[in-house]
Amino acid sequence: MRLTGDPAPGTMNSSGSGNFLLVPIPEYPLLDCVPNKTVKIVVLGASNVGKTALIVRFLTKRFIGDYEANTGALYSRKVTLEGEEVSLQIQDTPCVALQDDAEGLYCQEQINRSIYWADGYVLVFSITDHNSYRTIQPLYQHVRRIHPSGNIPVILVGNKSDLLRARQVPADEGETLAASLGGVYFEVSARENHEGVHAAFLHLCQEVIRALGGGNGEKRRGGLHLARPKSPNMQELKRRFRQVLSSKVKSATTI
Ligand SMILES: Nc1nc2c(ncn2[C@@H]2O[C@H](COP(=O)(O)OP(=O)(O)OP(=O)(O)O)[C@@H](O)[C@H]2O)c(=O)[nH]1
Repeated sequence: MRLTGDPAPGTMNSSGSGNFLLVPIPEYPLLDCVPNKTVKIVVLGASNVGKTALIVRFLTKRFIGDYEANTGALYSRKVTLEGEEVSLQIQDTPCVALQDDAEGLYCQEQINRSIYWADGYVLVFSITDHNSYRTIQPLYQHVRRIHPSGNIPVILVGNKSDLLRARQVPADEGETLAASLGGVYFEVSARENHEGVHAAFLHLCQEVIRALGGGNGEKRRGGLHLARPKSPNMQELKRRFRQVLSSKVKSATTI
């Protein structure tokens, strides 16, 4: 979801509904980015699980609680991680949904681009919604298809832990699933607590930095998915091609 707030004078949106877009987390100009030290995170999950609330909680320490349908906002911040300044970019996304067969996913193209772009993944479900939990495994498989090789820094977040009475997903199911994805499980409440949310994002940032090999995005891009594959076959093909050509030339001259 996209962050909204109460109307303020002169800030009505074009629909005139009274909602307006807060700009709580201004992006800093790209020129201001720390060169080669960018951590790109995408937050993914089913509808209404609290993706926007978590991002806003992490970046502003606030819970606003009233949001508008997500359009996929990108939030940027400079943060200090392990003593180093890095540019942190967090991509909010529209929701994904399970297909009727419960294995495939409805996933907008915009989300695929975000998955491709990102270095680290926050997979969110709500502990009060078992269906949102069931989307996580197919969602992870989807990320894997886009990044078929290499280490994928990921955390699993079970949000809305303040709603214990409505719990549909036990904590140990979250832990087991996270372990099977190679990540850590965080059960948090964006509504009630900043610390848990902060710890979750911080952990992922550290994992990303580690995967990037000291914070150099280009390095990881090269290492994980944009690496130009070594191409012995190509070399071999060229060699054979030359061989064939020269044998043809030879036979031509012989004749
Ligand atoms: N009780 C409780 N409510 C929460 C929590 N986090 C978010 N919410 C509420 O859940 C609803 C959905 O939150 P969003 O952050 O918009 O969820 P989203 O995943 O971005 O939603 P989509 O845009 O539909 O994908 C809002 O009404 C929030 O106020 C939480 O930790 N506890």
